[in-house]
Amino acid sequence: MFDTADIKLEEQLAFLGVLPRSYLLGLIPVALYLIHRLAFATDIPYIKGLPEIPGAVPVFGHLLKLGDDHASVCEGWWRKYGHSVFQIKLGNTRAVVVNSFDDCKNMLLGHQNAVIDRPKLYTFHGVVSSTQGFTIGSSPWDESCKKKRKASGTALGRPALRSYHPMFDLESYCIVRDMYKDSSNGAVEINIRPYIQRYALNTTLTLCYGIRMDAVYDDLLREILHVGSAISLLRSASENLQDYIPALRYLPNNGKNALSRELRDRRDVYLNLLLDKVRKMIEKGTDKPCISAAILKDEETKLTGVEVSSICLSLVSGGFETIPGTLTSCIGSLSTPEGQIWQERAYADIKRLYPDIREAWTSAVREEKVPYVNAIIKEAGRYYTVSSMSLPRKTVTEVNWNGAIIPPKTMILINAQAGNHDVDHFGSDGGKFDPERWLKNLNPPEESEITSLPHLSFGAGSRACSGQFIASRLLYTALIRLISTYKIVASKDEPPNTDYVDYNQFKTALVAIPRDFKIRLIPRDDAVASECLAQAEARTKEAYKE
Ligand code: HEM
Repeated sequence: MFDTADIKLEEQLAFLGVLPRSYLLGLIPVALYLIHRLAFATDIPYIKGLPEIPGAVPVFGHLLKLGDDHASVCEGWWRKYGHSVFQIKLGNTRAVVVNSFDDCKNMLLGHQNAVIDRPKLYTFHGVVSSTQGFTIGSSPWDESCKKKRKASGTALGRPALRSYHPMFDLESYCIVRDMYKDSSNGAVEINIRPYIQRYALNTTLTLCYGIRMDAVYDDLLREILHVGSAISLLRSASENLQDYIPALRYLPNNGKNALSRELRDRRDVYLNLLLDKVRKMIEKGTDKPCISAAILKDEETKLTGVEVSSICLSLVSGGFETIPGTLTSCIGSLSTPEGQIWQERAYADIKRLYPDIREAWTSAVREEKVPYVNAIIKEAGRYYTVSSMSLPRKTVTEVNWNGAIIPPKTMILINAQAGNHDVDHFGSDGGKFDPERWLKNLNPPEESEITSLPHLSFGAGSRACSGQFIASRLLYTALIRLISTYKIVASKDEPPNTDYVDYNQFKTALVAIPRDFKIRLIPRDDAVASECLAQAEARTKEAYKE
């Protein structure tokens, strides 16, 4: 339909002899059709046989309906429409969303070769990653990614863990040392997240550069954490409409691009500084064994400078939010009134295996033997799905999904949060934090045998998390040392939020950032704790002496 003003214009044009009137009238439906096609066009056409969620609007598709919390909205659509696997439109990008535990597992393991790729996004890949290369978790599957994944696999695999015992010892000792100091041994309530952030970051900085920061509020450490978190927001679909609606990229004064460039430049500064420090240490012969020194010294290496930066960046960014997100929230659940029971059972189990707590402290860096603590770690991983939509995948070949053919180059979104709380898989209490679901016996605690994927938080298959062994060890060592030193009690004024969706203050970020809360520490045995701390200090001084 057009109004009189349009007719006048069209008559004027006809009068001027630009175009005949009937010709112009004929063009209108064509133009409308083209606009309609353009507004609804997607990179991959509609996939026959796979339900599409109703209500896509022109240009945006389902983006606006998805809001800030994609995982919960998609979980709601699964339950409302009764399809665990469906297609949606993120602006011009068609995506297949997988929700139930069994379907996520089947997509990641049953089709692992087909879903080995990762999509490239305009803001993250085009602007943020233009200088240091893509992290492994955001690299498309190509020769360079294979080499990077192999190198990180060697650095993070089970056999490598043995050489990191002194580091686990030092970093977990520093958590308890500083919590002891800052809480005046339990007199003052504290927020534990900063200690755990330093723990995670120092671990990966040591692995990559042989460098660590001792102070919880060290300037460089806080800069790395701040920039890293801000970049994690730039990977979110809801924050970056320009990734899916290309026209938005060309808006004047594009704030997103300016922010991306600013963060990229700030990140370049500290990554170059770290690498320069390693170069100087190599020159002086004072370098510590670490990934970048090994690669910088090895002339035979097949990795380029950008690949080395990318590996280090992958490890630093892989751990610095996932570990604090999981461990902080886990301690939040343990600090609740219900959590007191789990803590006491965990403490009893530690004492059963290590009657001398000093022995529990020393063995925590090398073995994960306490069943109750292992159960807590599995439950924390499952319940607090810190990467709720996992990392996006892309198909390289067709996937035949119950007769529907998902073509190559289709974005696949794994709703790990939905799968991890799927009542059909985990039982009617799937929405509850309960470490004991992983135990077949309580007296004494005995872990259930797990023959397949326990939960979806580390992903699965060809692009599963490379850091999962080191992540488990970090969680284990810290928990053994904390639970055996203190009873952890939630603050009355600032208690934790233990809802598996709402504990996260930034639902748009790629990795959850738990809401702040405080805990009170009640020392279990001061004399033993002092001895454990003194012994750890002596051991780490010896291991790290120049
Ligand atoms: C609780 C801790 C952690 C969680 C929950 C976690 C979660 C994840 C998830 C969901 C993925 C994507 C998996 C997939 O697509 O199937 C991933 C990939 C990855 N993670 Fe982790 N992660 C954790 C710790 C770490 C640590 C400590 C490191 C390194 C030091 C690390 C390094 C990586 C790397 C390199 C990838 C990319 C793998 C690839 O694309 O080939 N992660 N992680």
